[in-house]
Amino acid sequence: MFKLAPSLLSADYWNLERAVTPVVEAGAEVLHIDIMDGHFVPNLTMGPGITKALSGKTNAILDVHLMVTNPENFVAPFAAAGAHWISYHIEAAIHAHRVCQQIKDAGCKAGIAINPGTPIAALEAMIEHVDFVLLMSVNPGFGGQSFIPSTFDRLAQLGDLIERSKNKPFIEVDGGVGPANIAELYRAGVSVAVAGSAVFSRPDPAAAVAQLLNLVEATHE
Ligand SMILES: O=C(CO)[C@H](O)[C@H](O)COP(=O)(O)O
Ligand SMILES: [Co+2]
Repeated sequence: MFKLAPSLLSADYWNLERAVTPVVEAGAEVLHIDIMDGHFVPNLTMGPGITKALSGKTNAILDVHLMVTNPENFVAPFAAAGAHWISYHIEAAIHAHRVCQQIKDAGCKAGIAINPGTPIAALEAMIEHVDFVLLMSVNPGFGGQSFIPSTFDRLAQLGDLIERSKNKPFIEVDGGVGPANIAELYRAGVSVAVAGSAVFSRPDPAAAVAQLLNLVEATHE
């Protein structure tokens, strides 16, 4: 089942409740929460307090994307804050297997994120262990960037890797997703699509969610 994950990165922080409620009511089942440390990526966002503020207030899955060095230091705080899914970068994890285990031990789904410039083969050792792969379709750090077209080749490579694996992680794609590419991404094997500016920078975010979900639904007709 396909899920849309609006990214809070582009939401109105002045009133998160007013930003989040309509998009969840419009059918977004996941809320994507981008955590940036100013070190792994050249930007700063939010700590566990925002995840905690959302926890228990919405039925949506809280999907924490850690763009931080030393991800092992941040699993416990975000799990305690109410995260359901936690992803960390293969480029940032010295002990990638240990971090995956920490996330699972904390009761969350574990995802491995990968930058556009990192070969898909870097995931080989972890594909048997993770619940999902977060395939970056922009260079992480900022919302509102353009989708990198070679993501489709990378999706095909990732599909092959998963095909050869006993474990079957689902694929989430993140960055530059919108009406122009969401249906094609779904057809290419994406189960969860993150959309920040294509939802929250639109005049009517709930209508944007409905439109994106309809485009995926239309692929079944
Ligand atoms: O991880 C991210 C950036 O590092 C964001 O999730 C992503 O960029 C979403 O924003 P947009 O849909 O506007 O590209
Ligand atoms: Co993200």
